[in-house]
Amino acid sequence: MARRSRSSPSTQPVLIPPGLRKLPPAAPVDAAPADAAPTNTTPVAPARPNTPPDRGVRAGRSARAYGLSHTSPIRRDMSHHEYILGTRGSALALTQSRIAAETVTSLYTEHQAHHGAADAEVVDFTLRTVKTEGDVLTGPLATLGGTGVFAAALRQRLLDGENASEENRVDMAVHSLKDLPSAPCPGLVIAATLKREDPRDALVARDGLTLDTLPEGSRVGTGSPRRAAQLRALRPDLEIVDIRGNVGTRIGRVKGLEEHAGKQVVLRQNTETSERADHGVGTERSGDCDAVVLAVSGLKRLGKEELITEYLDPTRMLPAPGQGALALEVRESEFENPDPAVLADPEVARPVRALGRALLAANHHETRLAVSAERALLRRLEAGCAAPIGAYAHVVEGDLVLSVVVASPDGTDMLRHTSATAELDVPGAERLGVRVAEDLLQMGAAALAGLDLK
Ligand SMILES: NCc1[nH]cc(CCC(=O)O)c1CC(=O)O
Repeated sequence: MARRSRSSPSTQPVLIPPGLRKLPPAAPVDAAPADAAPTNTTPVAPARPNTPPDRGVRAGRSARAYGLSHTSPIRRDMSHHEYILGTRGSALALTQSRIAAETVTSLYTEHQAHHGAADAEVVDFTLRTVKTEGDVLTGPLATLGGTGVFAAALRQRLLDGENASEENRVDMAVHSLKDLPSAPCPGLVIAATLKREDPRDALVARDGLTLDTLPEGSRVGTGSPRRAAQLRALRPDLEIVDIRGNVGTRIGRVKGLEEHAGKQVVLRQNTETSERADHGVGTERSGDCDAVVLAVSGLKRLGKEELITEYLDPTRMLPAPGQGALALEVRESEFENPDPAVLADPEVARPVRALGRALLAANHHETRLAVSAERALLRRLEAGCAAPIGAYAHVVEGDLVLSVVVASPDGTDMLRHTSATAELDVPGAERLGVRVAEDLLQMGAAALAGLDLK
């Protein structure tokens, strides 16, 4: 694991495959005094006025905040590597991209300090917004069907990136793992999975209400068949309202929380057509629900955790596979051996430049194991993020434990299954996911959930 002697920047070009642009030499060092160092945003794109301070970032500081760029005299053996991070434009996507950028920068700095690297590298990211199809499509989330609408355009830019012009180049993309199709994308690889944020779903209800105290017949908004089915199983009397839109829009559906929808509420009142183009489904109105269900992770990252009126434990509501985890995706040409099974080992994966080295240092192994099991399950069931399937894996006392629920869309029927493995590597985690999927298929999961298995 330890990378004691890394090639110095001057020898790196040897490792860079043809087609990969050689990086410029170390960027000019910011002359600002160390005590004026910002806690975030530089050189990551400036924070937007409505974006909250970063929370949940372990050591969420740029290398500059560590004083690395300011040490005087400047170390001549330190190289600075700047990459372009492609992101969607939603508040959640921007926040997640910023968190990921800062986490990679700081964890790589820590990693090198820990291993006493003499030839320290600083890896920094600049955000570049890419408009994606999922942001303009309308219609209920469940019928958008094919997973990956949000990721497709971003991935295309990443794939094009090697040959793209300077203005269009993208070197990395940050995805919510739960929105990412479970099949691998040829040419790309998830080089790091960041430490998982709280994986649970949350109830955001009016007047502090919980699942137990919501009055009979309450209207609860969600666009997710998985959440709808589990809600119906817990509270058959609830009226489930199909909603979509970004996190703010969805919070704004709760009576009393209309202002969280932000400017979109105004848009909706003034122009019927823009409303439909932006927010899809039918006759949606803000404040028309008693509660909505959202991921704790997204609410936390957006600084809206205090709106949560109840945390829904996985024993009651299993989250979506991958929920709470961020996937950092790059071209597979960043590694000499990009096989996902060996990405945990830098000596075997052999990153070709600083980006790959930094990502391997930022990877969180337990999270990688958990989401490998959850996504292998999903893949074996040939189900996407719109399927009524909840799954959660985590390491308990040296075992990776995977719990799954497969529901009928109306929530009247459920299959539950839990199994574990002691093999704490990616292939072992994937085998667990496949085994649990096959057990569930034996139990009749395909007919129950309306899965379309070949
Ligand atoms: N489908 C939208 C989406 N994709 C990822 C998250 C939450 C962030 C995460 O899973 O880490 C959300 C919002 C939500 O479901 O409430």
